[in-house]
Amino acid sequence: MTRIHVTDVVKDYAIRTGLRRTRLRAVDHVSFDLIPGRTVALVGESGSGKSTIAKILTRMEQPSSGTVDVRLDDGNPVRGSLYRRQVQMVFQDPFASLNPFHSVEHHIARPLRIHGRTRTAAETRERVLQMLERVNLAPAATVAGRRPHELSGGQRQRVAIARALAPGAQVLIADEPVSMLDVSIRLGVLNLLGRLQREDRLAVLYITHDLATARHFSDEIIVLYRGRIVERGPSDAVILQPRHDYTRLLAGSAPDPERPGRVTADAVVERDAIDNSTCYNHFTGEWEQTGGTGGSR
Ligand SMILES: Nc1ncnc2c1ncn2[C@@H]1O[C@H](COP(=O)(O)OP(=O)(O)OP(=O)(O)O)[C@@H](O)[C@H]1O
Repeated sequence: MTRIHVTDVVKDYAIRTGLRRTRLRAVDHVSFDLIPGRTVALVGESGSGKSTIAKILTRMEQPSSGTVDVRLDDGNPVRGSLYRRQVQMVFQDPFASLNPFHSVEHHIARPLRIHGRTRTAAETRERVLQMLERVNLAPAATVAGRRPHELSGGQRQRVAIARALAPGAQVLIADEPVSMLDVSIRLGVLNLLGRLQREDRLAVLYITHDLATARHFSDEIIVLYRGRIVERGPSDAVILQPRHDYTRLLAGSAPDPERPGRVTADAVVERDAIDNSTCYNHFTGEWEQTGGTGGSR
């Protein structure tokens, strides 16, 4: 099995404000591990750096500093084509992530062939049908011949999940996988991800702004605010006893006005007043400093 160790990752983007070129720190000294059979939820509002972390893990972006170390159980590093096979992503938008000109079969057969999972056309076809059945798309032979526009959003997302698993994924990065789906079918897709995770002992990073599903579908929650981790711990602890003002805000409960140096209930409405220089770690029961010498944005 494969595990990922993210250590002290920073991502800066060069941006232009007016005539000035400046730097925007999207991810600020973030560390966490993804291990087989466990789901970590990365929670935060828009702009907190969640997608940037997903892009770094799937090598669409390079970190400005820090390391992403991917290793097999025996300690050997996972690189190159093995990395591309084993670390897969499910995107937010099932309408944009599938090619409208290709059949469902093509979408799943392609990674099977490219990554050498099947040898003959017959074997590929059989595997495609098996994958469709695994994601509860039936009848598989009919669905295989369909094009994306003939499917509902939920069905498309199931195809995207089958496509991600086809190369032999061991690590799944699910970036807001249900936020664009009808509320009524979200649970079904999340339950499917949960079942596949258990069956294949996948290491899953579940990116969401929804604390309720984060609690239900993950073992650990990491709360991200302005690129920094401000709270982390077992899912129940983070949700039931949130300690950081930002987590409390997300959870809809008032911050603790008694805590020195923290914002008051009134001020918390002003997001900018929230301090992200400390992180509450439920695993150690301690407050830790966040960020490095580079400062935050
Ligand atoms: N290519 C880029 N160039 C410049 N800035 C970027 C780039 N990509 C992201 N950012 C900025 O980095 C910050 C973090 O963005 P990111 O997309 O990672 O946040 P997010 O938490 O995933 O938000 P969302 O839920 O809206 O996707 C934002 O301020 C964003 O504007």
